[in-house]
Amino acid sequence: MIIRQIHVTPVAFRDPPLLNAAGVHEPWALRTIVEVVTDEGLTGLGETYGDLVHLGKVRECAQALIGLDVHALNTMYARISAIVGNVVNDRHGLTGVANKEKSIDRVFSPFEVACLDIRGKATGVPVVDLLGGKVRDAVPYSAYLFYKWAAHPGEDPDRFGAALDEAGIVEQARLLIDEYGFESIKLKGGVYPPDQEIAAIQALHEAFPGVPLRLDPNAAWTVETSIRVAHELDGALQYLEDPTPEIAGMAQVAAAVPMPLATNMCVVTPEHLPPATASHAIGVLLLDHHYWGGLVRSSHIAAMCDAFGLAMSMHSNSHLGISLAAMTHLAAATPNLTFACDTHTPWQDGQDVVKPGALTFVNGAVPVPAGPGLGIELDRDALAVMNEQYEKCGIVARDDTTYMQRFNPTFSARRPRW
Ligand SMILES: O=C([O-])C(=O)C[C@H](O)[C@@H](O)C(=O)[O-]
Ligand SMILES: [Mg+2]
Repeated sequence: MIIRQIHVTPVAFRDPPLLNAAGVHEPWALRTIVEVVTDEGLTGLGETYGDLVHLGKVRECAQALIGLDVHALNTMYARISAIVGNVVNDRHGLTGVANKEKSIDRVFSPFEVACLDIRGKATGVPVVDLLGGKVRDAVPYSAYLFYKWAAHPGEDPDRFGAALDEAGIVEQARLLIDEYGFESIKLKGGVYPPDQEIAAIQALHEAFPGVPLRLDPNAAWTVETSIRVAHELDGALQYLEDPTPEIAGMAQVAAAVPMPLATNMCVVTPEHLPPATASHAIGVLLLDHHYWGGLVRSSHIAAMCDAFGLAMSMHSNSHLGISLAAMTHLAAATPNLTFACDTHTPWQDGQDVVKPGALTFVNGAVPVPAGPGLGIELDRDALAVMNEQYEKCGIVARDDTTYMQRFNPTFSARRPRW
């Protein structure tokens, strides 16, 4: 199974004005779609970030993988390491520091997923079986709520409407739960002063009794603020995600609060695990195969977390169906991933490069696709349309802060802010 061609296609799709500690989502989100083609005519799919510098590295590395066998993942990793070689400016999407290891892992990931897709197709088994087999038939996801504007400035309101206070957040939760059946809720915070976000969690707790809740302000709070908020939300939160920056700050908060802390910001590469576990900074790690080096390396991280008694959930950035399929196979094969995963899928509102049918939500969970490999099929017409959108949209890298400053020139993404 020799790699003969690799197609790398950047795409853009509509994204609503979702607010976060860094600013607001731009009207278009970017991704890169990777197709690996073998000498036997099998094609495997991968999906990764679409930011220009990252896209350039993905393109450069694709050339270096031609001629390799799809099983030669260690050689692939070594070749990509030699090319990436240094830190790529890749702070995409509030996922903590950029360092050399993480840059390599981010570039390797879509190729690894595509090779696993091919290996599954060649042997007639789903990717979950290549990762050790299913421990669950369907992967639960949470309703991922965002404060949001009714529309991008100058445009008509989108169908989700505005969510600028607790009533809007409760209404948004109802909409997503009615449509997808989610049984857990995550609120993206770090947008408004903490008391406003405490009120939103309390309103959700009242409106959806018994439904597990998380709050994620993306390190917008000081240690003191984090401890205060955590005590006010005792009994309402399943876990508190990245209240404050850095492992040392998280450890101070963790020692003083009643609920576990989760992260996709202070532990983002293997070297962060020893200090985080030694200082008991976190109780939950949010896995993300897009920057933890693909599915197999993510499984290794999960095994390490198991050894250190850490629970797991899964992180997401705006993504399409290839990512959702890969996330679902990985989560289904990860025994200690017991918390519902994050997904931005509802915000993409049906836009996809994957043909409909293989990925569905049943009571908030995605049944693991049964077909060989990832179990999904690329929609080439949709890929062409989204690639054209990429060419025309004028955005080359995600920049929530600059976009926000167009409408609010005094906005600062400084963290911690409160
Ligand atoms: O859990 C997280 O930190 C995220 O999902 C980061 C994302 O960038 C999120 O904040 C977003 O989409 O704005
Ligand atoms: Mg987070």
